[in-house]
Amino acid sequence: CYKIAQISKDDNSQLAVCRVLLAELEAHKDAWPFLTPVNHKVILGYRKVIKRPMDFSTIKRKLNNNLYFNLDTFIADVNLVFDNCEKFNEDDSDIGQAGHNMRKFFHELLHLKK
Ligand SMILES: Cc1nnc(-c2cnn(C)c2N)n1CCCn1ccnc1
Repeated sequence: CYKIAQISKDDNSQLAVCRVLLAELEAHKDAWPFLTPVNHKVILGYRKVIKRPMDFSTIKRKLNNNLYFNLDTFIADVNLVFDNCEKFNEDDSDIGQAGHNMRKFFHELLHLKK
């Protein structure tokens, strides 16, 4: 796999790396539970249990509105998606398994690009 250039200090190239990482997450076969916000009006208990909901479409909007200070604040929101999933779903459920697979995939992406 290719190696993204060393993350340079300027925000633009860090933001470009975030866009590439998000595109790769969205393209993954197991991304389907995370593409849009969980509908807490339909999923009983979600709003009570999950204090900070997050999903890939919200991350994309925040990226486009320049709401990530650097790569680390972007990574924190991606990890929040998977932490919420683990909190609300059994490990052996379809969604729980998708969350574990996506977290592993993201971790490998980050290590490839360092
Ligand atoms: C993400 C995520 N975490 N829990 C759920 C969920 C949705 N319904 N139920 C019963 C859950 N535990 N989700 C969102 C999964 C989004 N989804 C569900 C069917 N197609 C997309």
